[in-house]
Amino acid sequence: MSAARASLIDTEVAVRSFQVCNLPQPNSNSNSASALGFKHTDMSNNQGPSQLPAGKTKAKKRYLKRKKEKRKFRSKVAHAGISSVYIPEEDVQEEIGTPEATASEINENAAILDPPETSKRSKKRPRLVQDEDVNMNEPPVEDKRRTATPELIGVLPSFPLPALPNAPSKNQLSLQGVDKALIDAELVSPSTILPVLLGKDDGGTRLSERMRKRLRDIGVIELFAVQTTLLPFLLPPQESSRELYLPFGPPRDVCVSAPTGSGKTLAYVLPILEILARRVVTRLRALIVLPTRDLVAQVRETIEVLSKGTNLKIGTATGQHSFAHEQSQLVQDQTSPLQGGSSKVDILIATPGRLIDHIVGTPGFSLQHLRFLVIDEADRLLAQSFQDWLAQVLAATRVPANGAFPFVGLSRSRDAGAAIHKPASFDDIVPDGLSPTFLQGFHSAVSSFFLERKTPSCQKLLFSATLTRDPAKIASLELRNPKYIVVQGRGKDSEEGGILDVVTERFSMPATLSEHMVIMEPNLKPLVFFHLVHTRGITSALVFTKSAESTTRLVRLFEFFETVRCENLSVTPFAMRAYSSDLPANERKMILEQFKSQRIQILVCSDLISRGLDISHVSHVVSYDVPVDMRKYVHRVGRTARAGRTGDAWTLVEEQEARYFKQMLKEADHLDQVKRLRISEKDLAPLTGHYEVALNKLKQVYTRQA
Ligand SMILES: Nc1ncnc2c1ncn2[C@@H]1O[C@H](COP(=O)(O)OP(=O)(O)OP(=O)(O)O)[C@@H](O)[C@H]1O
Repeated sequence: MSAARASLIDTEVAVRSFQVCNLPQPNSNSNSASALGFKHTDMSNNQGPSQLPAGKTKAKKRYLKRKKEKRKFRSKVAHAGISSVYIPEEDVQEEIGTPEATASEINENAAILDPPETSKRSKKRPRLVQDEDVNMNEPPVEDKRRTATPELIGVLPSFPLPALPNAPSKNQLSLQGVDKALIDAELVSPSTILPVLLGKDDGGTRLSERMRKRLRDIGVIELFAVQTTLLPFLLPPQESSRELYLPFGPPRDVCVSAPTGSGKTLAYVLPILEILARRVVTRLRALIVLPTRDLVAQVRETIEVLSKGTNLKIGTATGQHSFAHEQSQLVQDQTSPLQGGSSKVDILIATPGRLIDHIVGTPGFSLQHLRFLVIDEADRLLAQSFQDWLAQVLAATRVPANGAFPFVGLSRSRDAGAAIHKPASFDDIVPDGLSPTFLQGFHSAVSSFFLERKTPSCQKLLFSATLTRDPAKIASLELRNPKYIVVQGRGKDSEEGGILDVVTERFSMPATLSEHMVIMEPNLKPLVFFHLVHTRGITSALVFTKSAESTTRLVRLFEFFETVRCENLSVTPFAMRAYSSDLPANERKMILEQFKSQRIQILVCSDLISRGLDISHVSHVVSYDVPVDMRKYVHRVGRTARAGRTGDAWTLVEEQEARYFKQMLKEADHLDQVKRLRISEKDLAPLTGHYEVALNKLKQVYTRQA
C-alpha cells in the first residue's frame, strides 16, 4: 500500500468519525485527496441523479426512488408544521456507493441521535472552548493587548498575568537556617514567679522541704522566672523518682537565655543539689565551667550556702593555687587504676584552662560519672578556643568509638587523648561506679543483659544573657535534643519578637534599669564624670574603662580632685580604687571585699569583671569609655538593676564616637531605651576650679615620670 493511499484511507476514517459525532466534515479532505492525484468523486455537493453514471445498478435505482419518496415526505412534514425531524443531507450522500446501507436506516439513526438545534449548530464553526472549561472561581483577567473578537473574549480561558512572588519578610529571612530547637524555644515572661513555701506543699517548685527552708533562711521567698521554668524541667515531680542516671531515657540538654541579674545561677544550682543529694558515694558528677576566677569563687559561695547539710563536696580548679595542691584537693587516689577515677568532690567549679590541665595531667581525675555539665556565660566560653577545651571535655565524658575501656589517670602525658582513651587490660580494671558512660566501657568486653549498652546521662546546661545563635558554635556542643528557654526582658511581649530577639542577638535588659548617654567634648570627659558622681546620688558605682592605663589615670585624677574639693569642706572624699588583672590575686580579692562592704564607693575596672559579677548594692554603672560591642554593653550595664532592684547606667560618649555608639544601639533595637542627658558648661562651673588644680597635679606627676 502506497503512502498516498494510506493517507486517503486515513482521511476517510476521519470523515467517518466526524459523521458518528455528527460534526461538520472538514472540507480539506477532498482537496487533499485530489491534490494527491486521485480521481475522487466530490460528494460534498448536493448533486442530483443527473450526474450519476449512465448505467444504473438496481441498488442505485432503489436508492434514488427512496430519496424521491423521502423528499415528498419531507415537504409533507413541512406543510404539517413538524420541523423536528432532522435528515442530514451529507449523511445521505455519503452512503452512496455503500449499497448495503439504506437511506431509511440512515434517516432513522440521524433522527434518534440529533435534536434539531444541534443540526443548526453543526453548521457553525466548532467552539474552541466550552463554557464549562473556564474556571469560574477565578475572575477573568482582561488582556488588553489581545485584539480578540467579543465572541472569543467570552469563551477563551483567562490566565493570570505573570507576577513577582511576594518577597519574604525580614523576620522570615532572619529565621532561615536557624536551629529548629531555637525557633521552638519556650518564651517565659519575667513575671512568672512562684512562692517558696514551707511545709509539705512545694508550691509547684518541685524543691524538697529542706531546700525550701534553706532558701527562706537566706531570704529567698519566691523563685524568679528562669528558676520556675527550669526546675520543673530538670526535676521529676516525685522526690523518690529522682534517679541519678537515666541510661534508657537520657535527659535533654538545655540552653537558657535570660537577662543579667535574673537568677540564672540558682536556676542550675538548685536542681543539681536536689538530684545529687541522693548520691551515696562521692564521684565527680557536676562540672560547672565559668570564664573567670572571680565567678568561680562567687558560684562556689552560692553552692556552699545552699548545700549545707547535704554532705556534698565542692571543689574548684582555677589555677589560683599550685597544680599539686589542686590535685590533692580533687582526687582521692592518684595511684590505683580506678576505672571511674577517684574523686574527692561531687561538684567541681572550674575555669576551662585549669580544667584541661586536670583532664590531661591528674591521675584519677575522671569525667566518666558526670551527670551535669554546666557552661555559664556560654557565649564567652564558646568563643575561647584555647587547647580546644570544649572538645576535650566532651571527649572525657564519653567512651571512645572503638569501645576501648575509658581508662584514666595513669598517664601523665599532656596529650589528653592518650590519657582518656588509653586501653587497659580487663585485669587492670577496678570497677567503682555504675554511671552509663562507665558501663558503656564494659560492653565490648563482657556481654550480658546487665551490661547492655547504655546512653550516657550527662546533661548539658548552657546559660547566658547574650546567648549565641552561631550554628557552628552550638554544633560544637553536640547537644542532645536541646530545649531553649528564653526569658524576655523589658518590652518584649510578642512571641515572634522573643525568638527573633535571640536569633538576631537583640538582647533583653532588666526591666528596672534606666540608661543614659552623655555626649561631650573629649577634654571635658573627666569633669563630666566628676559632675555625675557628685550630683546623681552615687552610693556604689562600677566604672568601666578601655584599658589599664585609662583606669590608672582616671583614679589618680579623681584622687587629686577629691583632695582639693574636700580641703575646705568637712566632708569625706569618695573612695575610688582600680581593679585590674595586673593586681595580685589577694589584693584583688581584698579590693572586691572592700567594695562589697562599701568601704570603697567607686571601683574602676576593665571588662574583666563586666560579666557575671553579682554585687547587689551597685547603684550605678558608668561606661567611662564606650563599650566596643553590644554584648559588652549588655554585661556592663547588667552589673546594676539586679534581682528586681533599680539601677542607673551612664555611657560617656566623646563627640567623635557618638555616631558609632548610636548606630550600635540602633542595630540592637535599643536606641530608644538610652536617653540623652545634656550637661551644660553652667552645670560644670562649680567643679571647674577644683578640676583644673587636679589636672595640673596629674600633669606634674606624669612630667616627673617622663
Ligand atoms: N529567687 C530569688 N530571690 C531573690 N534573689 C534572687 C533569687 N534568685 C537569684 N537571686 C539573686 O539575684 C542576684 C542575681 O542572680 P544571678 O547572679 O544568678 O544572676 P544572673 O542571671 O546569673 O546574672 P548575670 O547574667 O549577670 O550573670 C543574686 O544576688 C542572687 O542571689
